[in-house]
Amino acid sequence: MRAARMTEALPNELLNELPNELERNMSVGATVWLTGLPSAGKTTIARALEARLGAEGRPVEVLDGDEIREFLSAGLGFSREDRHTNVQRIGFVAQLLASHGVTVLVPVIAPYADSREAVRKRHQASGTGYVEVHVATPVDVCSTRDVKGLYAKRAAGEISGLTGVDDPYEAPADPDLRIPAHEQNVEESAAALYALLTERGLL
Ligand SMILES: Nc1ncnc2c1ncn2[C@@H]1O[C@H](COP(=O)(O)OS(=O)(=O)O)[C@@H](OP(=O)(O)O)[C@H]1O
Ligand SMILES: Nc1ncnc2c1ncn2[C@@H]1O[C@H](COP(=O)(O)OP(=O)(O)O)[C@@H](O)[C@H]1O
Repeated sequence: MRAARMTEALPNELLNELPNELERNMSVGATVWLTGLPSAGKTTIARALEARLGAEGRPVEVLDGDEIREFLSAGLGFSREDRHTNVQRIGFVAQLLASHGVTVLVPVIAPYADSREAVRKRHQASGTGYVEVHVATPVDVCSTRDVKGLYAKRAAGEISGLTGVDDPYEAPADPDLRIPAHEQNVEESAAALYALLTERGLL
């Protein structure tokens, strides 16, 4: 009786959508951190996986590095300290979302191993799934792709402190997955990530 009264209150368009909503896949929730050099392919691979998970009706979010720096980390620069702060803020938000069943894709350089380890520990402490993915495109390929023109600016002496050129990048020693994004296409990389999440029971 009670359920009948509740549905009477819903407009027909919403009522018709209800079965679709109920059929949507649920996910366990996890953070997938894609670390790698500028122009390695982190964002492109994250967006491809987002499209696949979204098409399956799973809750998914990409925490885009540029958007985070505009809204959550406005004012931070690229010193070691600022990058660490940026990464911890992103790790905090990612863990919150992931703990509510969202697959959170984070295509952010995170050049320092201790910053990444702190994010992993935050997830472990709360029992939230976490996988570290090294998008391992070599710097010479990245500098040819040069999506934002940063390598060219560094070569012209217009900027300094570019990760992988004249600023450190501590490659993960033992990532959950290493993606050679110079040797396989975007769909293959997204599929490898999807397979890892499935294997770990995180979807
Ligand atoms: N000096 C320097 N070094 C590295 N990257 C630079 C720099 N200046 C600007 N950018 C652009 O900012 C993006 C890196 O910042 P992020 O917030 O994603 O990462 S981090 O704070 O370094 O972990 C990064 O984005 P991606 O290219 O998508 O990786 C760069 O485009
Ligand atoms: N196999 C590949 N995997 C990922 N990106 C690739 C690949 N081949 C070419 N690209 C291109 O390289 C660029 C990578 O840029 P982006 O994903 O923004 O890198 P990042 O987020 O690591 O800075 C994109 O223009 C993308 O289309």
